Amino acid sequence: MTSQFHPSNGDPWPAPHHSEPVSGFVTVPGSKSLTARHLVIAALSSSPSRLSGALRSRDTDLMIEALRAMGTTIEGDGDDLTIIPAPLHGAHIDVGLAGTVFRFLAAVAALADGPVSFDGDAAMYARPIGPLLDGLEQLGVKITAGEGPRGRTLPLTVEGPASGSAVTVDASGSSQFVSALLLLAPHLPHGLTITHEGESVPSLPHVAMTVEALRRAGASIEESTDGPVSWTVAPGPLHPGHITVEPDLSNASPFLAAAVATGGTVTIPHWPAQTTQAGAHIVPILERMGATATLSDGNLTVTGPGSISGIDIDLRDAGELTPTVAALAALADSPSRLSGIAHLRGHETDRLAAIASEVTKLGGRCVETRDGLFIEPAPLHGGVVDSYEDHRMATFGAILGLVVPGISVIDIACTSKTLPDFPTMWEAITT
Ligand SMILES: O=C(O)C1=C[C@@H](OP(=O)(O)O)[C@@H](O)[C@H](O)C1
Ligand SMILES: C=C(OP(=O)(O)O)C(=O)O
Repeated sequence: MTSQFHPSNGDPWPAPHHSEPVSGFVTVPGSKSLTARHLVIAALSSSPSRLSGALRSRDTDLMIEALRAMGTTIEGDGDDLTIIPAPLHGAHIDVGLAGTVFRFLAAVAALADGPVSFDGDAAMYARPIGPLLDGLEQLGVKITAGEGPRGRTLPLTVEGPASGSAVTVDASGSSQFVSALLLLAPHLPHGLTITHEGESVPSLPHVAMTVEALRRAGASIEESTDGPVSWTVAPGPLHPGHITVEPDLSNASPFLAAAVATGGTVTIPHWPAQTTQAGAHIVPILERMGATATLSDGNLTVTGPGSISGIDIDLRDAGELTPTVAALAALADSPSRLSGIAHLRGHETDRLAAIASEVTKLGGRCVETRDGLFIEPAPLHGGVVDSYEDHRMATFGAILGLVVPGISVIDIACTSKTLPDFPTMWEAITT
């Protein structure tokens, strides 16, 4: 799957400006996070399984290639995949800029019969993984790693086997450290108890998503919040069967924000009534910013207000939504405080610095706080928004460009990380 948009068509990309309210019906492809988990669970299962509605994008294709390189057969080149597990062997893995591939497979590599080496994009060298590597070492896994600005990093080699049944990890930098160990856990001879020690774990819905996906495949998992938070996973075979992936609700958020920014209406079909996706938090957030939302027969419809209200919100559980919420906050008529998101400094880019810098560049008022952003109303003007190779910074620029004339976005093609057709889909509702 490739984007319809190629940098040779013009970079920076002139963000569509829409002076009228947008109106659109947007079908969003499968969830990156669910696709990643179901692929890993299927590759480690005891029977073949099928994944329908899988996301095909740079991150998920890197996951597919990595699992294939370790011995898994994955058939199908669209969004319907058959996964035939086999014992894993040593391989070299390109993690790109995909946190899920980097963290999940660093843990899974401990099950391979041979060393697994990892490398990735230059920007990945700045993303944290040290606490997960410490945890794997507690299980006797051999690690060799480079040294980066946030501790141990790429290039990395992981060599199992893993032994032992308990690990303590500081997952305050990324929930993916816990998810990675959970995915490994059922395949260890005695299972695993994972205990978190440190400041609070961000993105907890993503941990719940891992637990739910494993339980659906037959894993037995107990969570304890009595004292330090921990998860105990029993050893045992997994049989995922046939899974259908929900649409990616975080990727839906810029389209819903388009309705809010312009006072228009956008409908997203197949919106799940219940989900572990943190992206679902966007609905109450947009309502607090003045939008109205209805869910009927799986169609989520959001209608924007005449003017956007600022918001004071802890986004620790749904940090992925920060660039979308920050773009709307920069267009709001009252101040906004986004907190609980210090860990975004270790995302695809330092998202707090990136947002503050780009809003300021466009004439807005946005400063970093210890754990987030403070944004005040100010008139914005046109300019070139840097995406910092970060798909969500690119969509942040697109949202602002809808209402502020003269905005263009550098490297809109980086949206291929999780939504290869973003430019085409955006142009469909805005032109
Ligand atoms: O497990 C996952 O699929 C994810 C977990 C979260 O990571 P952090 O806990 O590092 O924020 C989220 O931000 C990321 O986009 C996807
Ligand atoms: C943080 C994100 O990605 P990753 O899975 O690479 O951590 C994201 O998509 O917002």
